[in-house]
Amino acid sequence: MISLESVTKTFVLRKKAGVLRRARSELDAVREISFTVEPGEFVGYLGPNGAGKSTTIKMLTGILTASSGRIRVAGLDPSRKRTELARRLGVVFGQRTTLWWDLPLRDSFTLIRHLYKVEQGLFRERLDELTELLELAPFLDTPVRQLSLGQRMRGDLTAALLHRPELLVLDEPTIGLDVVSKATVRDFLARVNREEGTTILLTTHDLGDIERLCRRVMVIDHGVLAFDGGLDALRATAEADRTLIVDLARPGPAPEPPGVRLIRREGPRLWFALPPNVNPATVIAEVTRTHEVLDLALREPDIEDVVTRLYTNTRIEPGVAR
Ligand SMILES: Nc1ncnc2c1ncn2[C@@H]1O[C@H](COP(=O)(O)OP(=O)(O)OP(=O)(O)O)[C@@H](O)[C@H]1O
Repeated sequence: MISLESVTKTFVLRKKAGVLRRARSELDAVREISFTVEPGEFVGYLGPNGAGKSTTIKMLTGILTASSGRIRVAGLDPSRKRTELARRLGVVFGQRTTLWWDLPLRDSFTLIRHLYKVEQGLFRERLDELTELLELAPFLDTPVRQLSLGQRMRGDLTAALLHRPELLVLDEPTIGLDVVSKATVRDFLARVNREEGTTILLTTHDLGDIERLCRRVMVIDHGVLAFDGGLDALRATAEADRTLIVDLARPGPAPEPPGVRLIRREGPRLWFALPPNVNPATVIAEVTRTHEVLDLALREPDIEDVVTRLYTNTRIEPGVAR
């Protein structure tokens, strides 16, 4: 569905360097990135501010042209076949709307129907379906400017999916949303991916989105792809510790299983840090052999810590300014 081969995007920067002179420099916002996304995948695209996420998305949707490398989306070269691609692609930017500010939501959808040349019957059917799933009925006749952020986002998602695209690209779709709206949007996206088989590429700073939705994560840092794999592999790569919580039957000397650290203690409750190379089963067997245990819990590393750790571990060739 998406294929990038060694894609680089270089921006030319001109800074004032005197009264008349301007110094010219170049910046690789994205450098030699390669990945493929198969039909039906739900992939998270993560990275700190300025990492190159938006630049990648703009190249995928044909807004920007790559400086070098090869991009194919749904078999098309996005910068050359932008109109053709638009019919097969839905895009949502959390920070700005594609809807018409002064028009009621319903009228925006009608305009979009004409834009994408969706047949009237199919349009009605699809709008009814999306209206029900996203509970849009109460504000279909409200001008977009009067909608709350959560309602507007549901409107934007509908607009992006009216023409049943095969691929949905989302740039921060849950930004600024309250907990309830976030849950609605996440449930909806999971459903669209699962039931309609829509391929989804999701850029977010909200790691809750990633944990809830994405089986695969790509991390970009300073324009370079720093990780591509599953969430578990991400945790292992960043070498974050798991936590084993043990409730002893009685307070007393703590067990000392090899390879782990006791990081906290509250009466009979103990917290151990387990490095990725330590097998929890071995630790648990050792603890229960030497002590009477009432309860045990194994906690996976917090994805937030994992990503922060990954960013700090991958300062490979920072900046890439020339
Ligand atoms: N049109 C442009 N001209 C010059 N430099 C640009 C342009 N667009 C982006 N950049 C630079 O390219 C780099 C990557 O920017 P990009 O917007 O892709 O990052 P991002 O990962 O989307 O960040 P954020 O999470 O803050 O949105 C940044 O250093 C940015 O300043």
